[in-house]
Amino acid sequence: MASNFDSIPLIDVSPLLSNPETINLDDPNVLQVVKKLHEACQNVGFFYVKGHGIPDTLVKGVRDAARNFFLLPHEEKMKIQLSASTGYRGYTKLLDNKTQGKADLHESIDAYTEFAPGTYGPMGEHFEGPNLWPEYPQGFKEMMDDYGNALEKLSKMIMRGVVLALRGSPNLFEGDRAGKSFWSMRLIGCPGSGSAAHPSAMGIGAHRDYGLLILVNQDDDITALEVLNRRDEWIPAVPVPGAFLCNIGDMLNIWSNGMYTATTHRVINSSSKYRVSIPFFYEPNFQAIVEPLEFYKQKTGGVSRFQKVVYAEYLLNKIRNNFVG
Ligand SMILES: N=C(N)NCCCC[C@H](N)C(=O)O
Ligand SMILES: O=C(O)CCC(=O)C(=O)O
Ligand SMILES: [Fe+2]
Repeated sequence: MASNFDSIPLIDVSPLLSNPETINLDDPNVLQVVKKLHEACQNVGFFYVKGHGIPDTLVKGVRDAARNFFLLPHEEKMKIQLSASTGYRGYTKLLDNKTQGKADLHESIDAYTEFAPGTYGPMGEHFEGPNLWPEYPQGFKEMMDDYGNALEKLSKMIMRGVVLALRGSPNLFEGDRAGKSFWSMRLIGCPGSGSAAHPSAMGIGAHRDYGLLILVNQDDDITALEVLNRRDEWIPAVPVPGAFLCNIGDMLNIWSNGMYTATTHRVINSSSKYRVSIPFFYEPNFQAIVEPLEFYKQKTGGVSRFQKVVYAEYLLNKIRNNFVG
């Protein structure tokens, strides 16, 4: 459960990245990071990450490419429209994505891990298909592939720190749980309030994220994302230039029996400028079975607070609700 935080901690994760093969537990800097991760995941469910090693040119490059895409004429964007038959990959126009039944004032391109048809049986068929990227600007697909691969690696390293913070065994999120993450990514554009024909609509209504760990790459000059604390106050996630904003999703919330919080958040762009953000969702394996682990049950009162779910079923149910009505 999120506490009464009134700001979001900033964590330099570089000590976790110094050796790609393993984490050096004798390094006091590593222990310091782990301690900060624990506090952030337990009390806030959100934290900024710096010292992540992703080049600024790539971080800004993907936002600029997204911004240029959203400037294209409607017909051009609709050439890569998302539907159930594209595996929920592609473009969604303004007000077509719903949160709690209300239309969101954002447009987006959604992408998921690509996989060979048949890999995941009948359930996998819902998500089959290549990601749909525009032909313009040139090199779009290549840049997004690079970005996805880089963020997947970074997420894995941060998750190693999270596992230490949870005092879990090193392979806690390897193998069948999250050894082969079914990650996804959204390029999101939110018009500023000045230009909006729908002044009451939020960019994204209040929600929690679905998976393990989310890394948000957001425009530096607009504060739009807000995070709910236990006093029901919306705390602004003011952009920290060069840092990703990270948060915990429902699956980590379930596995840790609520010890680590999937915190509710929303997006309201009340500035006059168009805002671009790119959340990267590091998720469990497609077929992962997710239920409170015994170790965390013991630490949180001994009772399971959540039902068992299969990640792919949970995801499909969420996505279908996004496009209802
Ligand atoms: N892949 C993730 N986590 N996307 C979060 C989107 C949240 C808004 C969506 N309309 C909803 O209601 O879930
Ligand atoms: O746009 C943002 O800053 C966050 C987006 C978000 O919360 C989401 O897509 O789940
Ligand atoms: Fe979110």
